[in-house]
Amino acid sequence: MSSLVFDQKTKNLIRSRISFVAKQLGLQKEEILKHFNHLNKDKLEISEPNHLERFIDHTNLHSHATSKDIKKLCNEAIDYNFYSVCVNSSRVPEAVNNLRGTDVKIASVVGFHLGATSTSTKVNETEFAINSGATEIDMVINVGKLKDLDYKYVLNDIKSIVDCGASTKVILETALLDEIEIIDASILSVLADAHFVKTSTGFSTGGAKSEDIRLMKLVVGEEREVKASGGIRNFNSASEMIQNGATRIGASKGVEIVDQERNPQLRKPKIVIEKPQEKKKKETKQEKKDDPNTKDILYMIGLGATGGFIAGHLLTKLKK
Ligand SMILES: O=C[C@H](O)COP(=O)(O)O
Repeated sequence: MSSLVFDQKTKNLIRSRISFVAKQLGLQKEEILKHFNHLNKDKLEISEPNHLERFIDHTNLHSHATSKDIKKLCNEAIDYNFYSVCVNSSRVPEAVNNLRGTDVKIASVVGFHLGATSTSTKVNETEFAINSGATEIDMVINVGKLKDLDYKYVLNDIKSIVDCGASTKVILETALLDEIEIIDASILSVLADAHFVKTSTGFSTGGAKSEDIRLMKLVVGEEREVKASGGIRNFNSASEMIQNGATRIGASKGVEIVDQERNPQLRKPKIVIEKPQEKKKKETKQEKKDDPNTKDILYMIGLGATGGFIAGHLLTKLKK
């Protein structure tokens, strides 16, 4: 176990957001604060990045994924001993068949990937997935309602899924949110008693960032978990997420990630792109004039010209 230092500035920011969320929900700040006792700590315990296979939700959420693709996903999950497979709800029954007799778990996404379907539609999908054999639900929040500050809606949307009874991960779609929105959505997830907050669907404008993972972890504390997902393609990136507080990695590249952990030679070195030396910019006429060397030359020319003029003048006078 290592730890994540909890700085005072972040604590103050989270406390002020708790006050705001309480106001939006018509609750007393104290009622909410009791779910955030970790704000009194100076550091939080986090996991070490080893045996990455046990962190991985091996994922195929493509609309064009076929039965053959889902079978391949499940076989890889068995071979690599991944924690789970993560599939669309319509694929849960066949994932169950493919994984029978193994301890690989099944996670189903819900409201994927926009999160904008009605709460009742999400509940219906969740019930189907659980009844078919999913033990974890990765639901997408209603991002637009969050931005509307309709926190009562967002809280109820999440809570309705949590109440279905499976371990619930709340996908915030962090690429569409600013820091304040990430904090507020994480607070709402805690209040809904969700088990995880999760960064991304992998189908939006961006994926997991380590700074977002860290912030989410500091908001939800040690009792709840953070799942990093979207664009995690290699061992280094997966490790970075864990070092910032993630305890689950959602990735379609789980095989590559674990192969690289087991065989460091497969890890690509970090490419450092050096900034090219700035080209000497072309001097403008004015800058050339202002250059001290140019000034000296001009002075000498001026002096010579003046001298020449006086000498010429005297010569003309003498001739007369
Ligand atoms: O929830 C997991 C994501 O969909 C995975 O995204 P990825 O394909 O970028 O790894």
